[in-house]
Amino acid sequence: MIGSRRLIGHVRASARYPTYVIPLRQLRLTKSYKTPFMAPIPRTPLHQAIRCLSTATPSTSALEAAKHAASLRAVQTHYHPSMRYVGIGSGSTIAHVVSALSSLPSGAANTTFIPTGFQSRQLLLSAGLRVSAIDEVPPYAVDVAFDGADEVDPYRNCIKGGGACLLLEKLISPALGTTYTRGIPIEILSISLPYVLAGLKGLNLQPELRMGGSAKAGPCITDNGNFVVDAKFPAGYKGCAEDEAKRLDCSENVMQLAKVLNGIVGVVEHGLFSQVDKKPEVVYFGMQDGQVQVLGPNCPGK
Ligand SMILES: O=C[C@H](O)[C@H](O)[C@H](O)COP(=O)(O)O
Repeated sequence: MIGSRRLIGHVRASARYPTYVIPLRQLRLTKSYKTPFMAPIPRTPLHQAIRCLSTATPSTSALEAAKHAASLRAVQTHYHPSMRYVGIGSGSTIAHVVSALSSLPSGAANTTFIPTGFQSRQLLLSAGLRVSAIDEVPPYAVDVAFDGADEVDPYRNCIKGGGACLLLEKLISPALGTTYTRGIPIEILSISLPYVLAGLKGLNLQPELRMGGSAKAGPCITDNGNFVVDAKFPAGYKGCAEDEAKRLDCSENVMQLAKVLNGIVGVVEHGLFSQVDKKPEVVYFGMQDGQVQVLGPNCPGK
C-alpha cells in the first residue's frame, strides 16, 4: 500500500477514557480525551492507536500498561527485521515502541531508525539502536513509521503535535478526534505570528501561542526553532466546509480544514493527519482490560 503508514495510539495520562471514538466535529464538541498512536511506513504505511473504554480517568500505571500493550502489538504486527528504514515518532507512547523494538528476539541490526525529534533520538540511542536523520535517507524510503496520537476519529484522521514534534512526524508518516483540549497544534514561523493568528481567527478558530511553561520563559520552541500555536474549536464550531453536504462527511470536513490551514502564510505544518496529510493506515488502541483494539481500513470509518 504505497503512501500509507502505520500508527499506534493510546489514551494520554490526562485524558478520560472514551466509550467510543467519534468524528472530529463531534469529538471536539463533546469529549475530552486524547488518543495517542504510533505507527508506520512509507510504502506500506499504517498507523495504530490505543483507545480505552470508560469515562473514568485512568491511573498512570493503567495508562502506561495500555500504551505498552498497543505498542507491543503494533511492533509485532508491522515490524520485520529485514526493514531498512523505520520512522519513530515522539511522545510518551514512543518509549514503549522503542522498548518493544529493542527487546525483539530477532534484534534490529539491519534497520536504521529515523527519529522525529531530540527525545525520540535519545530514546533510540539509549536502546542501542542505529539512528539516522530524515534528510540522510532517500525520500519515501521509510518502510514503516510508528507514532502516538493525541486523538483519532473513526476515519483514522488524527490530531498530533501535543509534544510539538508534528513537522518531522508528518515527514516520516503518511497519516483526528475529539475535544482535543489544546486544539490543533500548528507549527509556525515565529515572525508570522500576528498573521497566522489573524488567519486562524478568520476561520472562527481560537488560536493561542503555546508557552514554554515553568521550564522556559516565553514561547515553546520546536526542534526546528519555530513557534507552536494551538487552535481550539469554539463551542458549536461547524468547520470550514463550503457547503452543508461536505460537513456531513466528517472525513471530508477534516480534509478541507487541513487544506485551508496549509494555505495560511507562515504555517509550517499543522497537526491534522488526514486523508490529505498522511492519516494512519492502522490504529491500535490500548484498552483498560489489557486488550488491544485495532482500527484499520476495514473498520467502520474507512
Ligand atoms: O508532538 C508530539 C506527537 O504528535 C505525539 O505523538 C503526540 O502528542 C502523542 O504523544 P503521547 O504519546 O505522549 O500521548
